[in-house]
Amino acid sequence: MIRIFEFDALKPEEILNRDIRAEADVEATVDAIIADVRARGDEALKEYALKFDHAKIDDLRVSQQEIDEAFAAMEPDFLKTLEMAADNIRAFHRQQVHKDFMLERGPGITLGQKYTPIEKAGVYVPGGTAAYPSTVLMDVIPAKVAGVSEIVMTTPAGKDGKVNPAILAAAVTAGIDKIFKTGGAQAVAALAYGTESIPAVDKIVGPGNIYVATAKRKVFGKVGIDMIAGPSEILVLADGKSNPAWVAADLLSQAEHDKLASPVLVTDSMELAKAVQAELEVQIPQLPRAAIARESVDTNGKIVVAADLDRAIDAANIIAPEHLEVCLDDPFAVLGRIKNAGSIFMGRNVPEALGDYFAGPNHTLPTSGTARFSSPLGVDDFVKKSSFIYYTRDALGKVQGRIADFAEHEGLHAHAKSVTIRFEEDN
Ligand SMILES: NC(=O)c1ccc[n+]([C@@H]2O[C@H](COP(=O)([O-])OP(=O)(O)OC[C@H]3O[C@@H](n4cnc5c(N)ncnc54)[C@H](O)[C@@H]3O)[C@@H](O)[C@H]2O)c1
Ligand SMILES: N[C@H](CO)Cc1c[nH]c[nH+]1
Ligand SMILES: [Zn+2]
Repeated sequence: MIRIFEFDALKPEEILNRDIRAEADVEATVDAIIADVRARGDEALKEYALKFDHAKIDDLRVSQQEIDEAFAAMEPDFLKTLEMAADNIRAFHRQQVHKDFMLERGPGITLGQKYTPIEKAGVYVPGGTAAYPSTVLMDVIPAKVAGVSEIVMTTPAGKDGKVNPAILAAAVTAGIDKIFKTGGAQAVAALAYGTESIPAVDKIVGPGNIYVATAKRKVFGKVGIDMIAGPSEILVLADGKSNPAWVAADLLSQAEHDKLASPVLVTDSMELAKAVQAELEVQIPQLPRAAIARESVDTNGKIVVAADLDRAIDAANIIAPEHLEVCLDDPFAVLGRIKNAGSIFMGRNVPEALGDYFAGPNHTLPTSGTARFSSPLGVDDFVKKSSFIYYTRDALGKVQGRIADFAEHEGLHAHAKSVTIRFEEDN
């Protein structure tokens, strides 16, 4: 059963209790997998597919024939759903595109900043205990909008050695270039270092379980990563007027992802707390993924009762959840006070699942409290900025003394000389 705590009686570590540092055995496992993939490439990937996914893989790359078969197997109405979701996601992410700028800073001086898409992006799509075609759309569409030249996707194959057809259909809908059948830490290693089949990429994005998240942390530096998007989290901030059955359903929508998922209710009403606690016990047994949801709720779930709504918002800001539902009559009245949350679901009619699948904002979001400094996946993750500087000779001449002075104060004579030499008569 989910436990109820009083906010003012909790210590900060009891509130947070999510750690992005994996346990030592996960760290060691991931280190060994990365080293193995670097040493043995495709052969190691095939062995891990057999070991972890019970999948015998001959060719790691998904063929055009497999893609055609996947499309043929899809219900036309589901393809329509994919298209509609993709349209919403594309429309939202197009708003994120930044403009280059140029600044005339004085006579003969032009400064500027330009955006360039990264060349090769690797997208990890989870496929262990559930298939996530929605994640394909969320991760590939911003890369396309950003103008990435090559988008490579990896996802674990099922026991039949095939990738879930809905994942393939979503990948094509989103505009993927290449798809490979590999998952877990080994997929991350392959994308970072390359293998005979899989090209090394510049940046790896996408969520995954603790092995995937740990591997991404470890290859960071060799490649870019988006964020630590680990086991899912939901924090429902709800007042006493909220419907306990709806709140429980929303908590379970994330609890069913992973036994490590974290469903949290923060409320100013002990009555709602007890009603939701009871309602969870009614709804959990009805779920096909009841075992996962049960472990998530009992081990990583909690209900926090705060003295008032203000303190409840403080609790939400400390927890910094991946998803924050604001189940209040006027969510806009508190929006300004919410500082730390990956994605905010405003009002009583916005179950988190609306954002997971359809509304348009990204569902790949920072977890484990990293919403304090990280943002949702977006177009920004697939571009980089370069600044540029243009001075005419006259413009440089006017400030040469200043630059040389600055350089000499740092003891860097060569810096100074590189400026002044341009104005020496015999040069
Ligand atoms: N934050 C987000 O945006 C977001 C979005 C969707 C899903 N998620 C999360 O993604 C995760 C998906 O997890 P999943 O497990 O279903 O799929 P996954 O694809 O992330 O992981 C499956 C892989 O994990 C590896 N693995 C499993 N057990 C292992 C072991 N004992 N040792 C080494 N490797 C092992 C295997 O290689 C397997 O292929 C969930 O935690 C879910 O909550 C997060
Ligand atoms: N809630 C997940 C992010 O934590 C995303 C997702 C995909 N499918 C369903 N849910
Ligand atoms: Zn979800």
